[in-house]
Amino acid sequence: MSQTSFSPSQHPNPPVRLVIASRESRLAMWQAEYVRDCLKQCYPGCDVQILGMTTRGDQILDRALSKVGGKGLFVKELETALEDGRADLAVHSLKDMPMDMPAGFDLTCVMEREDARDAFVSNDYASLEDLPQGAVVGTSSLRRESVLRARFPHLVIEPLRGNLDTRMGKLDGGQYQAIILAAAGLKRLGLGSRIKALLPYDPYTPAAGQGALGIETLSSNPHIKEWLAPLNDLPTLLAVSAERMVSRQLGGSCEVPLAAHATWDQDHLHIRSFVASVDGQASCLASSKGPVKNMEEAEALGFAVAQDLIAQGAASLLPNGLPK
Ligand SMILES: NCc1[nH]cc(CCC(=O)O)c1CC(=O)O
Repeated sequence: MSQTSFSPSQHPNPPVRLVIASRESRLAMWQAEYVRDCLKQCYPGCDVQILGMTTRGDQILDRALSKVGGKGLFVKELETALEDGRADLAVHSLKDMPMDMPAGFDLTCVMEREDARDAFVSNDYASLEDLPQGAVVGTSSLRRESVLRARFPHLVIEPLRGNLDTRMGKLDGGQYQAIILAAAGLKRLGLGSRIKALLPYDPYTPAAGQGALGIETLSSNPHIKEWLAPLNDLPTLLAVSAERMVSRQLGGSCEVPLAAHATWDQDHLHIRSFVASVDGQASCLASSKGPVKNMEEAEALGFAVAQDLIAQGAASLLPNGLPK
């Protein structure tokens, strides 16, 4: 992904100045700088600035994300900056963006995806299978917790919050024998060498949108869609659209273990998804594969997988039932 290069755009009316709103964590700043560099390649004459800001999600570190309001927690302040005209675009990890954008905002652009897998990180062990009885594994996600509890009942799963550097610090401090993180974040921050094992999509299916960058803009901004168009990656957009459709149909939130991941096999999109209980004892699993050429077909594939999960009784695993 960091390899991607863009040719200068031939846009008749290129941007003169663009401001990118970003969270201030090292990962968020890396992502904003990456988008800035891509925009500079497309529009060499444009002054591209980054406006760093702190969100509620960054401030609340003592409680599990599932308990404090989940998605949206990391995006609200950035949206206010767009509304106030202090910024033109906001860069997010797509995984952290709500399935339904708030009125007046669009998910305008999805960039080429990094490695979407979860990663096993440890200083003493090479893989999950090597961990002894009672070893403490840190993860902040109920999805990861559910798979771990189902497969490794002898391990102790403990919450792990904070930005990437904080989490790595807690591992190195000896609080955990191993931690599970998204590989994408580690690779972006140059921490790829700390990954001991990349977890396979089956059974460690990632969250919808994991590894992809999303760019949010105001629906009322007249030019921004065209200006950001070169940054869109269609194969990624179609894959994450299928994933996000599953999550949308099931009312996905941080409160329920929900996984959805789609990969390409030539012109066929293959999607795999599960909903489970946190203890891993109950789960519904569905997958589907079909030719996909456009958004409608991508969303139809995701919709079909969601219906399959619902037919299997997924609603009983959702704390609030199915969305209306
Ligand atoms: N939920 C937090 C979050 N949002 C995006 C990433 C990683 C990068 C990505 O998936 O794009 C992470 C950290 C993690 O899950 O370990």
